[in-house]
Amino acid sequence: MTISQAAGNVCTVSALNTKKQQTTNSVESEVIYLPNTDCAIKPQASLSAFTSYRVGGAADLYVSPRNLEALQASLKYAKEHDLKVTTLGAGSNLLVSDGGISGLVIATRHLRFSNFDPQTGQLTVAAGESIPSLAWAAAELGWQGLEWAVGIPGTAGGAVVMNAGAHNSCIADMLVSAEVLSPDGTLETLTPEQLGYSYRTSLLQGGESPSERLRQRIVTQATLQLAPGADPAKVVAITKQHKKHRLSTQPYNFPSCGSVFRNPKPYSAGWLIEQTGLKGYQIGGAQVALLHANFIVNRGGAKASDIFCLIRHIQHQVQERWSINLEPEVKMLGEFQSACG
Ligand SMILES: Cc1cc2nc3c(=O)[nH]c(=O)nc-3n(C[C@H](O)[C@H](O)[C@H](O)COP(=O)(O)OP(=O)(O)OC[C@H]3O[C@@H](n4cnc5c(N)ncnc54)[C@H](O)[C@@H]3O)c2cc1C
Ligand SMILES: NC(=O)C1=CN([C@@H]2O[C@H](COP(=O)(O)OP(=O)(O)OC[C@H]3O[C@@H](n4cnc5c(N)ncnc54)[C@H](OP(=O)(O)O)[C@@H]3O)[C@@H](O)[C@H]2O)C=CC1
Ligand SMILES: C=C(O[C@H]1[C@H](O)[C@@H](CO)O[C@H](OP(=O)(O)OP(=O)(O)OC[C@H]2O[C@@H](n3ccc(=O)[nH]c3=O)[C@H](O)[C@@H]2O)[C@@H]1NC(C)=O)C(=O)O
Repeated sequence: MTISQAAGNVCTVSALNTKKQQTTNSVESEVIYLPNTDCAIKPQASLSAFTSYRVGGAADLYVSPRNLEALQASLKYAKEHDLKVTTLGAGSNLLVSDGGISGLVIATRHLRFSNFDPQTGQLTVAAGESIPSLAWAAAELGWQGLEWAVGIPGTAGGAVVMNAGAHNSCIADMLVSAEVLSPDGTLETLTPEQLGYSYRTSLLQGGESPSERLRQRIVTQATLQLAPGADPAKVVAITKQHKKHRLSTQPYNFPSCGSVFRNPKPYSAGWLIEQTGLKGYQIGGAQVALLHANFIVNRGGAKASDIFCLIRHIQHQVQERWSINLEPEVKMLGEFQSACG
């Protein structure tokens, strides 16, 4: 079975406000039902609840399809109305601007399906499946390979795009293939080689042309090669150990996006930022975490602009002190003022 065959997977409107609302371009709008689905597009949907930072403005239009057909209908709608499309997973590596995102935001976190195939040792998952949940499920089955992924609060789709990793492992190490949807609605199966993986990146993030063409792809599902047959108690124990290590080295008590910057190897960003004297430095509600300097935490009431300006401040200070350019791992969506004052 694949996500297109999963039963009962349609968008519901139970949580949606069906009253008339005002979009940013001053067009009065209601929830829009996609033709031949009961999938709804919501106008002016606040995105702060859909990002781990808990900040950010609204999407002009927002949809969270529950199956492939609804996803394809969403893309068709965007094409017909000439809307820019932005894809969201669990929003755990995103900074959405206070002004929000124009066009149509498509969240893939409700695309759900997973299959552990004992014959091949392969795990096939829809883009919306939670990576930490899969790590625990694999551990409990005695399947090795995903122990590192516990504590990474994203989806399979986001992990494939970001090449999520920890403890010297990453998605690219175990990815067999990823199924992606192009803007015209056609599906393609890509190998890790085609996805051009390296540390915390893939061609799905865009980049130099002609690779740029992959930026617009939406990941719908992924197949990972795991190793079944181990003692579940042992795999669970290793997984717990990774989680324990994380909780003692990374701040999980405040909203964040994980590491803000990629490590400029051979240095680690956290070490550089701490040595620059920035631990605890705060702009508005955004603070360089005391436990780990490569995390910026929302101490309460942070605006996206606070986090953005803190990112710029850190980059500036580290550049001055070490002549090293820290490259953000976090993806910034929407418009940000370049001047921070
Ligand atoms: C507390 C904490 C700890 C973390 N620890 C780690 C860690 O150890 N290692 C690590 O690598 N990361 C870590 N992260 C960062 C984050 O969890 C990962 O980058 C994760 O893979 C992002 O997945 P997501 O579903 O939330 O993607 P999002 O943040 O929603 O999106 C990330 C990018 O992927 C794109 N995208 C998402 N889904 C799709 C899709 N289906 N198709 C196409 N594009 C898509 C988005 O447009 C965006 O560009 C941490 C974050 C937090 C908050
Ligand atoms: N700082 C931040 O900005 C954010 C931090 N986080 C943190 O990221 C981490 C990952 O988040 P989350 O997606 O909730 O993942 P978790 O790892 O907490 O849980 C994912 C799934 O795994 C199950 N699970 C958890 N522990 C065990 C265990 N010991 N044995 C078996 N199954 C287990 C959970 O089941 P059950 O539901 O039954 O417990 C849940 O279904 C968490 O530590 C969370 O607190 C998450 C979002 C934002
Ligand atoms: C959290 C993320 O991934 C994490 C991943 O969870 C962990 C565990 O494998 O390893 C990376 O962190 P990291 O390189 O900061 O790992 P750590 O072991 O915490 O720190 C590396 C070194 O920096 C030092 N360090 C770290 C933080 C700090 O404030 N000060 C400091 O001196 C540590 O003492 C250690 O010597 C990933 N970060 C990046 C950018 O690669 C993420 O990508 O969002």
